[in-house]
Amino acid sequence: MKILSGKQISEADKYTIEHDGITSEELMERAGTLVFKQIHQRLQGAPIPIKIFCGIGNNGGDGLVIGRHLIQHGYDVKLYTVAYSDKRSEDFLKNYEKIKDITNDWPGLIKEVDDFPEISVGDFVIDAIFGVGLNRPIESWVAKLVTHINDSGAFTLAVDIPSGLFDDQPPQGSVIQANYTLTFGAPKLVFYLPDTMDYAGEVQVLDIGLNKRFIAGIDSRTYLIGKQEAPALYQPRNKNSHKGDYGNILIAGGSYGKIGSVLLSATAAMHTGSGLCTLYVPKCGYEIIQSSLPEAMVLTDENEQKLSDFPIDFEADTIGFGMGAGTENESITAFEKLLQNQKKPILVDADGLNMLSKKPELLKLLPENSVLTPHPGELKRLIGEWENDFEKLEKARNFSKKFNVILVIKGAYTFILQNEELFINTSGNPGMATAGSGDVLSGVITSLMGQNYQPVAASILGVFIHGLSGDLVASAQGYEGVTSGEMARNMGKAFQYLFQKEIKTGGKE
Ligand SMILES: NC(=O)C1=CN([C@@H]2O[C@H](COP(=O)(O)OP(=O)(O)OC[C@H]3O[C@@H](n4cnc5c(N)ncnc54)[C@H](OP(=O)(O)O)[C@@H]3O)[C@@H](O)[C@H]2O)[C@H](O)CC1
Ligand SMILES: [K+]
Repeated sequence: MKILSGKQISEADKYTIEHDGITSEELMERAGTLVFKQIHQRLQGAPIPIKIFCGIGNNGGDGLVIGRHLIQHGYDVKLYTVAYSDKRSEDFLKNYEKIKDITNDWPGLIKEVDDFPEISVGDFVIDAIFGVGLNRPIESWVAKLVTHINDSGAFTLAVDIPSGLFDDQPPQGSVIQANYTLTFGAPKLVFYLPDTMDYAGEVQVLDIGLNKRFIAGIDSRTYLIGKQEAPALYQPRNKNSHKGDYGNILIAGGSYGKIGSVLLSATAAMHTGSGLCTLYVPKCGYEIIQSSLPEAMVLTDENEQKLSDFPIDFEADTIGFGMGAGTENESITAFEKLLQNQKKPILVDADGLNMLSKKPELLKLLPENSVLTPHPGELKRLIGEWENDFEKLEKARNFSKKFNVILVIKGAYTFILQNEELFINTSGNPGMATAGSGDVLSGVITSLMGQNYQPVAASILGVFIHGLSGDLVASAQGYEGVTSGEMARNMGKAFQYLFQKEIKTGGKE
């Protein structure tokens, strides 16, 4: 699903009105009615006091439409106009009249702090103060209303976007803390960035019938990857095939006390369908791996405890490097030897990334289209500090372009970035924040690269399947029970789920 900016959606809005014979008023009625239906489905007529805060633009207009339907269905509704300007949008005014036609309890007028209504924790608040038309910091009394709403602890539903949140830049003051956001037409980037995702709470995109052809034509290079998109990346296996068709990969890394990391990667790779998997580890890893993963072959380094060399004559379809490797100088030399003799894309993770940060001159030796899988700390060491998520994306994009690599930036939503393209993964859950989860992901992506998936497709599908396996394990054992070993062993099941129903994670929803 494409992620669009408020501006792009407004263009789609305009195009739809001009070309599909629908008025803006009808579009607002459609938007508001869809939100009403979502609320009505959940509330089922419950006598909960509903407070709707409407701005004076079309976001406010949506709030009036929602309020009208709720009133007509017998709900206990109190509407408020948050008059942060004397302007009123046309569609706001039209819907204001419609409210007056159905109730004598006209919307309360809020122009300053003294007008704020009491809000109790049992209320249901609907935030229709600002939508994507927010274009400057909100003034202080309105910011105080936002805080007043947040401090009430009332369940809050944001219409289109939490008020105070810009869709294309970091917040500049108070923002509504929504439990739920019902957004129109397309998801917005800020719903998935670490600094701002929590303002949106759970997000649902409502299709209000914006012209699909126009949207398809919008030059947006940011996509949400979910159950609709991931299956298309899967390469079915044909009957007439043999293990050679599914890649001969090399996983290189590990050091004394951290052999488990490469073992997890290799286990995940075997459960992701690799034909052959060889590990290159320090001598101390030999027995451990041979007894734990008989399916894999093992080559050992001269050194007992860490990598000090690299088997450049080993013919691998692709190499995953770095998990548990440490960053000793001998190991960096080994990495340099790998880089000097490798032309095909590789995957670099964990200490491999830290080696690149320690010795940046290695960056230019990275084969084109290699995949780097940093968590935020490793990313910082690679690209430097950032003020906010937008600057982080900018720097990461420049890094990806400069070294022609794919960045898999791990997080609550993992971002896969290649030049201007950004894919945001939506599978997974907080139970996956556990030791070895990154090693497993590296094994999955390396395996898919070895199976002839293009590196960016291997990264997108790998991240999605990795999250799916985490969801499977969490649905069986709760968030706390998720271990990376379990995830590795459930990769095959995750592939099966790729084409099946949703998984409800067993965590605290
Ligand atoms: N296609 C769709 O998705 C549809 C979206 N709808 C809803 O429309 C809003 C966007 O409505 P819009 O009227 O453009 O803007 P807002 O309602 O978000 O804001 C109202 C106006 O407020 C002014 N403004 C902006 N920032 C501030 C501020 N900090 N302080 C005071 N005033 C501010 C601005 O007007 P100016 O002329 O003053 O610049 C805004 O226009 C969208 O989010 C959806 O909810 C349609 O209802 C259905 C289709
Ligand atoms: K809003």
